[in-house]
Amino acid sequence: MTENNHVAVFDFGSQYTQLIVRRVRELGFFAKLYEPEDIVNIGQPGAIILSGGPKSTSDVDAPDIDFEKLKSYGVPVLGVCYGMQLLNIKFGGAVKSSNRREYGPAALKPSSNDGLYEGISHESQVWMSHSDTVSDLPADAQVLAANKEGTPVSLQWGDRFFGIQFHPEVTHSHEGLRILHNFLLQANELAEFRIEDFKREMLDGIREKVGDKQVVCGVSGGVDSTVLAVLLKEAGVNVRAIFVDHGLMRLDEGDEVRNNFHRMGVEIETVDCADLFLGKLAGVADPEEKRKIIGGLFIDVFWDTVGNAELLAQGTLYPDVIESASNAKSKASKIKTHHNRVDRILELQAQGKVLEPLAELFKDEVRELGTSLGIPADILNRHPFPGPGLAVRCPGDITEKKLRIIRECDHIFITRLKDHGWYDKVWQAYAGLIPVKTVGVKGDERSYEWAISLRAVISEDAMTADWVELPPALLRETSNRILNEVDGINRVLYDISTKPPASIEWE
Ligand SMILES: Nc1ncnc2c1ncn2[C@@H]1O[C@H](COP(=O)(O)OP(=O)(O)OP(=O)(O)O)[C@@H](O)[C@H]1O
Repeated sequence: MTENNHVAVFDFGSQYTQLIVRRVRELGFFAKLYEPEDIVNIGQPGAIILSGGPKSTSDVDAPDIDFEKLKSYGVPVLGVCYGMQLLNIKFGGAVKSSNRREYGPAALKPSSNDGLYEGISHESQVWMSHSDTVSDLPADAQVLAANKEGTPVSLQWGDRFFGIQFHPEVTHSHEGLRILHNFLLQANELAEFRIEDFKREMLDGIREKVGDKQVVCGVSGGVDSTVLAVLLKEAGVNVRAIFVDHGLMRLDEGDEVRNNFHRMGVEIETVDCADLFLGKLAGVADPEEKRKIIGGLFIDVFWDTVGNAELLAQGTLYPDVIESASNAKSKASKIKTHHNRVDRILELQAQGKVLEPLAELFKDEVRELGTSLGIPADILNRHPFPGPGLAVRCPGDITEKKLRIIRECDHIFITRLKDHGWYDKVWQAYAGLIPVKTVGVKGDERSYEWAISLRAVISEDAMTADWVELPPALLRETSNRILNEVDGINRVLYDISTKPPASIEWE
């Protein structure tokens, strides 16, 4: 994708940096994320944003940026939080360290109603997350906005350097998107972000790279691999799509996946290996152990089926690329190894045999691409489903009986959500087993059976999540049906935990 006049976002380590890129794209402009040391290698940007970060500018290892180079691009620059403090120092001002952290909503009072604050309320809620604050301001700095106490929280230096202490990219900053847009309007020219242009470039890129070779891709039924497979088909290349059924799928899921691909005119091969997976998992109760077994077997089965792939296509998305890069950099904080970065794939990558056409897109953009490829909405709006499947919803050892119970309860819950018009309002929902027996009464007889937990959450990016206040009538109907129809369950619970501290899935 051309980089002329794009928005270059520099990452100083804030947990919100990816969101800045997403928001700029939502506003219709092309944005990319860079490490500060990449500043010499970004083509000609149209505007630059410096993100927030966890460090203090006074730390010995505080991240820095080549200021002369930054100025040399001659384009508007916005410093967010740490980015603003860094700019203030570069312009000759100072930053005061503090141990007191300001975290949460705050009132912003713009001093005028133009430029960055055009159309913004005279008191606007913004989201703060910082300890240090700018103290001495350089002579030519202008205060654009202050907080309720009168402390400067937005500055301008010269005519094209801006700073904001708050985070415009999070939704808790009610007019944050508008402020970001106002900043982008300061640029002379910006590259637009249009999914149709992306699609054209992706299709050309795929045809050029693939030629008449055969491409193999794994399809899970999830959004990313589905869009990828349809994109490859649209490019007219020779593609082999493989679905591995590990026996940990939901009720009739294999049929549903095959049927969905059939509807889209894409042929898929199923590898049925439920016995292999369930055999190796028998008696294993430790969550990490279970994940390792599933991950390892999955790769083995997939590679055995693939044979000597000429080209392997993966539905790697932009957040995976960013996370892998930052994992590689900060070796200490490796969160997880993506299974699209295992050794065999890295080998193929070194030989130029890996195709990752979606690697510049975020999830919602992949959905938009899917729509433009004609993929039906019900497929694109499927809730995320974890790679290890029902294993992560089945604490303790996995048995056929437990899987049957989870499948039946999950099916009842999901169909109730659909019937009541709630499925599309929820990010993810499922039934998970609580393998603890409690006493109940069924048909005048004592029962001593397990409990099932229902979970429904909303989330923007799966990093945080909140439970959904489902209507009592829906919950009651689901509970009644489960208790009447599912053998082995005498208690239904609704999970009201947020993430953090809980996770979305159980294991
Ligand atoms: N059961 C499966 N059969 C074949 N390939 C799979 C299967 N599960 C996962 N994959 C492959 O591994 C990739 C990563 O799987 P993961 O579970 O992390 O899902 P994902 O990245 O959210 O993608 P998707 O939305 O396509 O499921 C998928 O995009 C797909 O190519």
